Amino acid sequence: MDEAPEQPPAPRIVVGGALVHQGRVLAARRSTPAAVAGRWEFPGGKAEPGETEAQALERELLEELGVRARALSRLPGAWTVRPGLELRFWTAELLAGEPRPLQEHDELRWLGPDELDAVDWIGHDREVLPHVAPLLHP
Ligand SMILES: Nc1nc2c([nH]c(=O)n2[C@H]2C[C@H](O)[C@@H](COP(=O)(O)OP(=O)(O)OP(=O)(O)O)O2)c(=O)[nH]1
Repeated sequence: MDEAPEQPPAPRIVVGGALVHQGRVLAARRSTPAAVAGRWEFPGGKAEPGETEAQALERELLEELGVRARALSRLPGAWTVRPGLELRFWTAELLAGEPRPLQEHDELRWLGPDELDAVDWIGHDREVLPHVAPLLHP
């Protein structure tokens, strides 16, 4: 029997959510871990085995921010956070609740189209901003 060619293991996926509401997008400042503390990101986290990316994002937004949200569509691009961990971004809409920094974050800001440069984004997140800006309005 032929041996199957070695396949690299599928990476674990981290989903960051561009939560858009009333023309603005939510940015969250991380409080942990030290490597990214103080920098801004799109809230989200790692997908658990068996979860879709959309399910993972909706669960993480509930855990981290206390809101119900719906994942809408994936944005272009993918980034390797570290070997075996791939970061992707989705857009999401707010269904219910007011976001609060319950875990991992110590500050939240809603940013309009002219404010996207106002915070110190994690580098990967900065690269997806050109796809987020057209979703916002003054
Ligand atoms: N959630 C999130 N993580 C990001 C973004 N950009 C970025 O480089 N990362 C990095 C930071 C972390 O090293 C990794 C995601 O880990 P995480 O701590 O959010 O995942 P998680 O909530 O599932 O937490 P855990 O399993 O570590 O407890 O990806 C982003 O926009 N959102």
